[in-house]
Amino acid sequence: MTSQKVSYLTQQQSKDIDEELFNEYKFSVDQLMELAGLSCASAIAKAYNDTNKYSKCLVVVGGGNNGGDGLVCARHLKLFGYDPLIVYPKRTDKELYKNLVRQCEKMDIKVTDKMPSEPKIDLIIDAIFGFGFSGEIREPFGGILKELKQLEKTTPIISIDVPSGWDVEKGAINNDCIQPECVISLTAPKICMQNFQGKYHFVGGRFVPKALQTKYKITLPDYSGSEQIMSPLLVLDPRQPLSIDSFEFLYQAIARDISSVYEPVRDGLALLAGCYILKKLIPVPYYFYRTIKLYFIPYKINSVLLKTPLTTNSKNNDLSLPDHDEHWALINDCTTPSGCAFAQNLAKRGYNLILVSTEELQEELKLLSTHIERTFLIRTVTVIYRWNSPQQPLELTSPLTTVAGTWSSATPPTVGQIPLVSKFHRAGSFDRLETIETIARNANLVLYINCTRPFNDQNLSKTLNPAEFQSIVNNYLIPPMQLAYIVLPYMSVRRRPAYILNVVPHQSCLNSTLHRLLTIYFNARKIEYSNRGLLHFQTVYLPIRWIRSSTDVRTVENFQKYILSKHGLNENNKLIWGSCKPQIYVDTILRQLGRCDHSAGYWLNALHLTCLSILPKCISHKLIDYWLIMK
Ligand SMILES: NC(=O)C1=CN([C@@H]2O[C@H](COP(=O)(O)OP(=O)(O)OC[C@H]3O[C@@H](n4cnc5c(N)ncnc54)[C@H](O)[C@@H]3O)[C@@H](O)[C@H]2O)[C@H](O)CC1
Ligand SMILES: [K+]
Repeated sequence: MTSQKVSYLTQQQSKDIDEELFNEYKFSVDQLMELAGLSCASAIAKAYNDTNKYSKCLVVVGGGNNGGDGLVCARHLKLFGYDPLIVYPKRTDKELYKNLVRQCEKMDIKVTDKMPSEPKIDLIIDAIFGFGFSGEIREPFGGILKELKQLEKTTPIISIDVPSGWDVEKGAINNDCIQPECVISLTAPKICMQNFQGKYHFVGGRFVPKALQTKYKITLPDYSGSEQIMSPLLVLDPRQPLSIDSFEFLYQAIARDISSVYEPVRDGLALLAGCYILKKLIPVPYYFYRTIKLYFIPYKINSVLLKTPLTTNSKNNDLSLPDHDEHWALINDCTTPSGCAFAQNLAKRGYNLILVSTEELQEELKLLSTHIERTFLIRTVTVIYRWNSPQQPLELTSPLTTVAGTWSSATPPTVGQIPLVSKFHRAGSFDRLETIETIARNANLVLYINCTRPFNDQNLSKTLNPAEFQSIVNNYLIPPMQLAYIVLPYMSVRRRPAYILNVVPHQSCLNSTLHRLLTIYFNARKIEYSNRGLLHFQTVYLPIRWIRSSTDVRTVENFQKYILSKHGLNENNKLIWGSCKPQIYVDTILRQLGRCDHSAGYWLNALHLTCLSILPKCISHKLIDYWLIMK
């Protein structure tokens, strides 16, 4: 099991380790700088891998070793196909630095003293100050940082080791501080990174010998294979009682909210909690746990919400899994971006996974399973199952064997002719971002669009059989729960306003089970956060016919542009799309929609992609009003 937690270093610790590397371990500065700069370039190439979109890189270099890292990084970026330009206002009069500059110039990288006027830049690499920074910012860097702060609105800033101008421990001390989109911590993150809210955080600089790590009692990244960088886990401030993605947390939160509202549900949750504890102590057959989670709880909720008697004719679907005394987690819909994220997060923590998806996504499921097994060295079992046709028996593929140690990142596995890595890059969500964490860290505005099949509420309360109900719970409940219990609390703690609109495609969904459940959850949350006035939840009806008839929305891209322009938002606003694999998603949704008009499904899906998007620093009340007028 690999633990990905890393220690945060104080300024003094960083300096001590640095000094010891040079004095005791006899590394030379240029050796470590080369590795540091290479890590930075590798991280940039990973996060901003489209060299057509991100070509021109402005590397702003300071007078210390952080600046040296920047010079090395520029050279590697050039080799990776980027087009760097170096701004080096205060040159260091040392042989090492002169050589680094010469190497760059010899590679056709321009080195200037001043910031270019009206630059056309795709990325900014901030190599001004690292852990050596202290006191008031002295010129010319004060002026340069002000310029960077302006450029930040349109261009991503990537900071090497520490965002320049930040206190190494206290972080951004005022609103003038730059807010980089990406930081590459070297050796280990500095304490200021505990409050980092940008999109990417990497750790690089893989050069610290084990003995030094032991001496300073610090946890350093557990790099896999020959990797030079890794993404650290989101480590929350221990004073905050939240765990971002644990199932325990989810169920604790549900238990707290629901049981205060509906007594009958408490039994189910008590049983679940008991079962959970039992499962931790002794091996419990997996299907027992699953039965409770997937059948008993929904029935309990059903019986309360729909005022129908609890039915007990559930079939005993024996999963025939061997009993394990390890931790297993089941991920429903694991081929969706958030499912992938969940799977990856749990795998990182050493959970073995039962990955569930539908038969159209079998190939993806297989790829996901293999990739996760090989990356995290855990075991997976894949299950093909469609929740909304419960008569279909659970089909369990044979457990895949663990292939520890036989795979290297230089030769990614292929399925047919398709290398796994490119497949998932195209598919999006996989190793680039952990969707849930990204949303939680960045979102100011999350719109959740419920884009599954509209259903008739009358039928729901009168004729819905338990199996149908189960399908609804599985289809409708899980994504809002992720929002309600993972994304929202995290945003609240970070004092970020959240407006959740549950946009429904049909009037019959206005008072749906989902709406009622969300209302219960949000009311409970509101009490907790109401004083801050940060939380807003509303279900609104967006007619399908409008989406279908609107001429402005012929493609997903158009639609995104349309939404932005409609709300006076600049197209340059950086959007992070919640879901990155529209085509697969569209296919699935279309099939799920079944009887529905395909174009409606398509546009609903486009809407889903659009509205799960995150608009940093531009919460627009107008946007909310607009949706409400649509209603
Ligand atoms: N062990 C490692 O992790 C390694 C990290 N490396 C990189 O080195 C920097 C730290 O380098 P150092 O030279 O000690 O300090 P800085 O570059 O952060 O800054 C010194 C530089 O900045 C000037 N300065 C300081 N304060 C101010 C101020 N208030 N206003 C203006 N100028 C200021 C100072 O005069 C110097 O010129 C670390 O972060 C890593 O990026 C090594 O490359 C390898 C080992
Ligand atoms: K920096």
